[in-house]
Amino acid sequence: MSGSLIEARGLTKHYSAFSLEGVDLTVNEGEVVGFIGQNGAGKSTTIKALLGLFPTDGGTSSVLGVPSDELSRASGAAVKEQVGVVFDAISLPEHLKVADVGRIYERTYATWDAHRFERLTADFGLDAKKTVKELSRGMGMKLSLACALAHDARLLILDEATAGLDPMARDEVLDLLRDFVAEPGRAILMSSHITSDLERIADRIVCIDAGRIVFDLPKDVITDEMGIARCRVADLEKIADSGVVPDAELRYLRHDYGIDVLVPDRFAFVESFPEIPVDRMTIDDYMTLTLKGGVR
Ligand SMILES: Nc1ncnc2c1ncn2[C@@H]1O[C@H](COP(=O)(O)OP(=O)(O)OP(=O)(O)O)[C@@H](O)[C@H]1O
Repeated sequence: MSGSLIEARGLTKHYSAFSLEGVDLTVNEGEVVGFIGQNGAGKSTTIKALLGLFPTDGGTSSVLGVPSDELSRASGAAVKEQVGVVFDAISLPEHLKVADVGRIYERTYATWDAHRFERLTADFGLDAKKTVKELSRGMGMKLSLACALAHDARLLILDEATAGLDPMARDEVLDLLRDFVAEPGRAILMSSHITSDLERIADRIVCIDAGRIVFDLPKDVITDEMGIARCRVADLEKIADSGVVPDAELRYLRHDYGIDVLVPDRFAFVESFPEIPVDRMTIDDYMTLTLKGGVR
């Protein structure tokens, strides 16, 4: 197997009112890939397709070198052991106690580490005697994460896994994820609307919109190189005429108070236009400018 733990090419799935339209997605060893997009853009559908949870209508995909459609068969069991999956809703029977969950997974996974599970649940402040039904949404997410991290997986696939967590718990989880991916041969694919988390942990950001990948960029290119120029209306023409921002890349958003312009290289921009304020680009800004911005 090459250095990629997830590989999708031209992944297509048609529902009556939505289609995944030829999704390409790669997650390499050592990488944390943040998967972003608006509600209904196709993030969960892509993740479920990768995991072989339904038949697709075109394209190919594999997880740890095994075709996705084999993952749901008996032959895919050994690979599934190496994948920790967390969806945004807990998928455990409500009557189970936290401690019972550990005992059940001990029988399910050959690589289950009972001590690690106990330590994780204790660190997360989960009461071993509580039932799944008694857990808050955030506690349920913590339990799912503890399960995903306790069976020596090589790959974590997290779909909105930090959505219900408070800022301190998210800090704790990001630390665990950093430790996880620091071990050789591992990677994480995580969808999230909390892009500030991705700014802290992701190596690459992939954005999907209406079932199509619209960008796939190293995070540092967005947050360290790009900028957002806060312009007056007249500045836009000045910037366009200067050629400092190539025409094809000149995206902007009009506001009542002025125009935000996407700047691919904010350091070069400041040299040419020292009078125009430029802020660092955030992932949210870049997504908004890409999806909603005008092009000259
Ligand atoms: N089983 C299904 N049958 C029909 N349509 C579906 C099915 N599952 C998902 N969809 C549709 O596919 C589209 C994409 O949904 P998906 O859950 O992948 O979006 P998402 O990007 O994960 O959104 P969110 O950020 O809200 O979780 C939506 O329009 C949804 O209604």
